[in-house]
Amino acid sequence: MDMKIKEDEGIKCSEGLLRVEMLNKSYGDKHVVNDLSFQVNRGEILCLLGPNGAGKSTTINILCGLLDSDGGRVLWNGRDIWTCLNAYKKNLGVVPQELAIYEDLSAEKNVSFFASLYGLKGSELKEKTEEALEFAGLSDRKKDKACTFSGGMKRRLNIACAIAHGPKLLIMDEPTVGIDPQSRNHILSSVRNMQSKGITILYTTHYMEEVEEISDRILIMDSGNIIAEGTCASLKEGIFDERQFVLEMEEGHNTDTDGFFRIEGVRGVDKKDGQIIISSLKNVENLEGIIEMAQRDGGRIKNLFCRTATLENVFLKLTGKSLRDS
Ligand SMILES: Nc1ncnc2c1ncn2[C@@H]1O[C@H](COP(=O)(O)OP(=O)(O)OP(=O)(O)O)[C@@H](O)[C@H]1O
Repeated sequence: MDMKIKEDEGIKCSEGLLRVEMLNKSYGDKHVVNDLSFQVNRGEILCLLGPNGAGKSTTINILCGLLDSDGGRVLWNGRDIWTCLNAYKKNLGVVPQELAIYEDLSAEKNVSFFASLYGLKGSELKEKTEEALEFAGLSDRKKDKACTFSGGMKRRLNIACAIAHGPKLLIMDEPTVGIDPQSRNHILSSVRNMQSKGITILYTTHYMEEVEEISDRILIMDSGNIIAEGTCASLKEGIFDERQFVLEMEEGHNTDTDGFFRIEGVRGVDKKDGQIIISSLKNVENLEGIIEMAQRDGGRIKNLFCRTATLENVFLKLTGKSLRDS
């Protein structure tokens, strides 16, 4: 689809498209957003990763101009969003966590209704509606009412409604919760497609696999604070200086594990379920020595792979708790 993003006159984009400065929010005594500062850079997919209750939706609602903060500012191209709310909202698309579609309207009517709220009409409205439906993979069901759709299709319709007016910044709040893998994959690949059309995306989730798949940059949030920031690789690199070699050994041979400790860089050796798991410093080239040691005295390796840290490990290391269970 041709979803071209027009530059607004008078808007300068040299720095971050959206800048968040010292944002705070409490509900009663409960402080849920705590001096939050970050920037969304033009053209990137920025993922806000955090467990349930971390404060992601509260932050998003403030960024969307739906909720007042207790302190701090949100700047759109250098201007406080509250001083240019109409212009800001024209450039903003929001995919809320809760479905915001009309069950009794057809997919087409849903999308054209939302696009019309942004002033689109006539042939342009029709064209943009078609484009958004095609983008969401719903063109062949456009005449059907939303109530006849599966959960995944409703989520995709939710996205079509958010993008038909051609936003520059798309904020997606946990858009894949509770849907089938096929729709999830469709949504993730459409996020990348939208980026290639020039849309900047802020994507919140508690699924680290999604973040690994689509993010250019990640903010890890916990208890209202950003506790780490970086690319997927830099976050893992910064926190873990080790990797693990996992050797699956053929049965019938009892490898002496103590010998591995004599190899430079080896920090730990564990033996479990026919596997020898060797933790080693990342910057030491010692794989050859490890293989030789494993094969010494007739040991036979069935399989060998290298395990590096996941974002789950990063979160666990930073907070002492699991992202999945929290
Ligand atoms: N309107 C409200 N009144 C009181 N407490 C609230 C309100 N909205 C959210 N909270 C609380 O604020 C904290 C942060 O909630 P928030 O929804 O922002 O987190 P989240 O990271 O988006 O989590 P989730 O993925 O579950 O939506 C939670 O403890 C939540 O219970």
